[in-house]
Amino acid sequence: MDATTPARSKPEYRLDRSHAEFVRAGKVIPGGVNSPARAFGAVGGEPPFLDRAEGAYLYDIDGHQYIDYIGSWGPMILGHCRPEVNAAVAEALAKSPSFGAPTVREAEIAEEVAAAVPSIEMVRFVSSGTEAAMSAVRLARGVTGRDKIIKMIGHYHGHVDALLVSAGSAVATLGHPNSPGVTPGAAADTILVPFNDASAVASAFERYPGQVAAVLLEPVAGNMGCVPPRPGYLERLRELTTKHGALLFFDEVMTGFRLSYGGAQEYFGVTPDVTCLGKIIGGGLPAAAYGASKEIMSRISPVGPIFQAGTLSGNPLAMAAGLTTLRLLKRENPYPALDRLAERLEDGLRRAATDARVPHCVQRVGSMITIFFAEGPIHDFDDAKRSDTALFGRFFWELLARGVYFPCSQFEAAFLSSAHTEADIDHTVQAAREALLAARG
Ligand SMILES: Cc1ncc(COP(=O)(O)O)c(C=O)c1O
Ligand SMILES: NCC(=O)CCC(=O)O
Repeated sequence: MDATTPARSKPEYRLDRSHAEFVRAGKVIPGGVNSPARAFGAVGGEPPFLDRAEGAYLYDIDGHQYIDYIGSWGPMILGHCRPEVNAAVAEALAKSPSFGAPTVREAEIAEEVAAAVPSIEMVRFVSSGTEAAMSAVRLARGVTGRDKIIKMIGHYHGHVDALLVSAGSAVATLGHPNSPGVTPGAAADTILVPFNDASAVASAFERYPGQVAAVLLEPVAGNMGCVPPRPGYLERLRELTTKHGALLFFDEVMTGFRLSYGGAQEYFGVTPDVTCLGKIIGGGLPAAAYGASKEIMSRISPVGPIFQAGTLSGNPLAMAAGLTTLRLLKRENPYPALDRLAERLEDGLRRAATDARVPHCVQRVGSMITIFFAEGPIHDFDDAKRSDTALFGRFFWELLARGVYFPCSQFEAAFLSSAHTEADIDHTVQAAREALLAARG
């Protein structure tokens, strides 16, 4: 098909049962969802309600099947319902969903993480990426005795008060990027700089001498769409933080175990002081973690004075799912195949958008990918915001109607899993061709 081929009319696609459930949910849950990213606010309309998933496919309650590019927003790198992961969870469940006391598997997974992630000698498990980021900020402040955190505009670290200023992901699509309820005091020590601009970080250090505890970033941004670091940028941040006695803090909730087994720090060869992990580390169950050297982590309670705790931290089901997922990733090393598959998608999307004569820029690192509807390259949030988000919304719906479930916002990365096949990618590219022609009008 070329750009002159008439757009195929949208296939019949109805979400009647989902609509009824959405209305019902909206009466008892704000917006009908337990996380705003799911509400389709950025693309309009109402979300399909999902029933089950297997491998690379999602199934909704209206009987549609979709190729999944959300992967539960990152965790499902092995695809849904890997038998080994499900079996490990079932086995753990039979012993008890939770003890609130130490279990053997916690040390096993901590050993696995410490062996995999270059910056981590010790690790503390929590239940969400938000909790990991919040705890690690406290750690950075406690260790350095300094208050200020340098944060990148458009990066998202969960809904931590101090980090919710100029955040990406759903925050970027809601029209109130600095949430009511965050006190000026909570955000007063957050210094905002554009991503990919090392000189802005250097200037911030000059402006606040001896006051900066940490420079915090997603080493590859995923929450403003996929935006890689410029060559040399991470290295420069490493130099600047070392020079100024601040900690370099990578939020690898998204990139950890995704770009490589050792995360972005292994992928780019730049080792931070503090690392947050989430998503994949819980294998689809609620687990996240933060880690650093023994020296830094020894400041955490009960060894040190910096307090952090959690009733369900290190939960047996989450540890079983996480440990099994990590061991499968280590054994199977899906990363080269994921990269090839994602490259096939990247090339296909680029060709489809070029043929449709739609201004675009496809950006990818490993199995994280975004098609921006703007001329590229996209280096920071200002660049990303130039995208035609209305076109993205139409494209998203045209894809969904053709059985392809992309993230429901321009400011999110799509993820591939080892369950995706070349046939899935080719189907997706064909759907994207048709969707682009229909969406561009
Ligand atoms: C980079 C990053 N950090 C932190 C978070 C927060 O994690 P959670 O949603 O588990 O709280 C997310 C995703 O939501 C993320 O992408
Ligand atoms: N990239 C954004 C997320 O992963 C958040 C998902 C959510 O809060 O539902």
